[in-house]
Amino acid sequence: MTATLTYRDKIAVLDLGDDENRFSPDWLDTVDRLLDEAQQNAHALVTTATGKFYSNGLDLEWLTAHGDRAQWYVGRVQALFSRILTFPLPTVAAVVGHAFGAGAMLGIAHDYRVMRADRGYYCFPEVDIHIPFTPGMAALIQAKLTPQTAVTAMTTGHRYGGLEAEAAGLVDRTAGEGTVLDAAVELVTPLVGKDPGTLGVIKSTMFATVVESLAQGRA
Ligand SMILES: C/C=C/C(=O)SCCNC(=O)CCNC(=O)[C@H](O)C(C)(C)COP(=O)(O)OP(=O)(O)OC[C@H]1O[C@@H](n2cnc3c(N)ncnc32)[C@H](O)[C@@H]1OP(=O)(O)O
Repeated sequence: MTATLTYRDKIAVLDLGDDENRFSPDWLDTVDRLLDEAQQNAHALVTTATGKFYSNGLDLEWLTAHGDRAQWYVGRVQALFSRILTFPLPTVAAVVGHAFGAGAMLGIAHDYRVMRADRGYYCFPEVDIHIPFTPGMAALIQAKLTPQTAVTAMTTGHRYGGLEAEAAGLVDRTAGEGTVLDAAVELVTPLVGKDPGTLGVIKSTMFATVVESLAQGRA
């Protein structure tokens, strides 16, 4: 299953898929199209997934086979981060399972995160897999975490379980198995109804330097 979009009343629920939900070019196209739809029709956005992965991040298999398109690919991924970071609706990531690398960055780009308490890791493994953060990725993560949490999360590859992620401020809330999406919907419901134009400008202003950094190096 690739990404799908459903609605809970006025809240768009974007399901990233039921596999590892890696960012293949086709997956990125689908997600972009569904975000267009959500932006058009909904008053808030929740992203989630089915199964034990929120997302394992970059499609390293595709990237290895298409090394000549690496700059283009990273540009597409960073455009998605920018889009979510400044999305003109309230956004919550319902992190139902593992969020690694670019999957963890996608979660961080949302306004809020709810994570499953007892299973799954929130992790930036880049230091251990020898893929340094681009300046835009580093700026994104550092814009949302405290400086000391950013140091630990970005330089140690530590795997945070839900409760530890909540204590460190990587996520805002935790919830039990099967209730993460409900908790994310509950979190975003009171935020429904803000003017999208105003909200989009506020987020674009708040994160202008991150957006600028994420735009650098795009093919
Ligand atoms: C700039 C670059 C950006 C990029 O995006 S680069 C790409 C980044 N992505 C990656 O590197 C992918 C990394 N992903 C993986 O290595 C694996 O895909 C996972 C580790 C995420 C999942 O592997 P699995 O073997 O399917 O793991 P499990 O069965 O879900 O869990 C493994 C063990 O861990 C325990 N566990 C899970 N969550 C927790 C938790 N929160 N607290 C304590 N334990 C936990 C489980 O129970 C289990 O243990 P038990 O093997 O004994 O059953």
